[in-house]
Amino acid sequence: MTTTHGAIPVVKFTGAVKEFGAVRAVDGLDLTIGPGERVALLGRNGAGKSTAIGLLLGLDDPTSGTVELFGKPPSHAVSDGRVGAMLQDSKPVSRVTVRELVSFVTRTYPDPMPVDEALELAGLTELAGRRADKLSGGQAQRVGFAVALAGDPDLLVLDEPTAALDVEARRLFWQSMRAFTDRGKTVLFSTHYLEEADQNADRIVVIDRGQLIADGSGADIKRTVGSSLVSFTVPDGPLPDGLAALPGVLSVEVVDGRVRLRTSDSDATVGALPGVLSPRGLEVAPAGLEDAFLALTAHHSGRDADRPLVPSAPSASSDSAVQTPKAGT
Ligand SMILES: Nc1ncnc2c1ncn2[C@@H]1O[C@H](COP(=O)(O)OP(=O)(O)OP(=O)(O)O)[C@@H](O)[C@H]1O
Repeated sequence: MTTTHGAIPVVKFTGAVKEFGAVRAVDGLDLTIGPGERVALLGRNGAGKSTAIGLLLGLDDPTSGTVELFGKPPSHAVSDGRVGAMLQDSKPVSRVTVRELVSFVTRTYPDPMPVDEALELAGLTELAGRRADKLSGGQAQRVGFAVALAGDPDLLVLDEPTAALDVEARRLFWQSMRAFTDRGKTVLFSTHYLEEADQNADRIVVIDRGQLIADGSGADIKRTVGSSLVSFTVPDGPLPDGLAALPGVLSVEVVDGRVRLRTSDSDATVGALPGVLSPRGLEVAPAGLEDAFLALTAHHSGRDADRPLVPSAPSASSDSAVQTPKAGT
């Protein structure tokens, strides 16, 4: 899972809790991230992602537990220039060009990235002479990315980095991220784009209500929740009873007039369907990360409590097993 193996981890949350009055935004988070990992942090709105990132960057102190970067308090790693961050609420700086801004930021670091390299990695070479406060939303987001890269950090922390980017800019962004982690650097990013997390992260961490509820590769998480989706339409009228009891079926839902059965054994489910109804337009597809995510978070919040979707304990010997600690607690 992690690549630390005795080395000092890049990121280490140990029983971290952050309370805002009565709200427990982060609730006992244990998470270790090693060098070279590209980690996606997923969670619904209000799950605690930004709060966890704030703790990681030393913007906030945990109410209890600890958060360390490179074995030290976050503020040390930040002042050593080992961390670059792009947060959601960055403000544009007035009256300077993109190049001037990035150059200025590089000069504040002990061992910065060459300005041209930061501009290129952020896809800003063509815009280097433009005023930083006169850019489109997506262009401004790329400036935030260049600023995060300026110190040539060992860890990049990005809160929803591609929210304003168009398709081409996203593609370039992920190419740059890969180039960055290929040099042994670490990236932690939060996102609501599950497909993007699936394609670009080698590890996905799902949090809900401030707790870690899954941790593994996209494939691991999909496998944990159920491998396939069987979908079909049925003639008008109420759904027959018994679908949920078919072999392999983990959950039943109706989306846009199609019945969707999430199943751990699509062959057995499809084979048993004629005993219950006559399906039309039958399709069998691998479950996507979105299905897995919805199942995990619904289960954790108790909205899908009739069936356990998450195995209670991963195999201790398996490196690739998804960790799903204390789901539903
Ligand atoms: N400064 C604060 N004061 C009070 N409550 C806060 C504060 N910051 C966050 N919260 C609460 O903590 C919880 C977690 O919020 P957080 O912003 O970390 O979630 P998130 O996963 O980043 O959400 P989103 O995807 O919507 O950005 C929410 O209930 C939020 O309302």
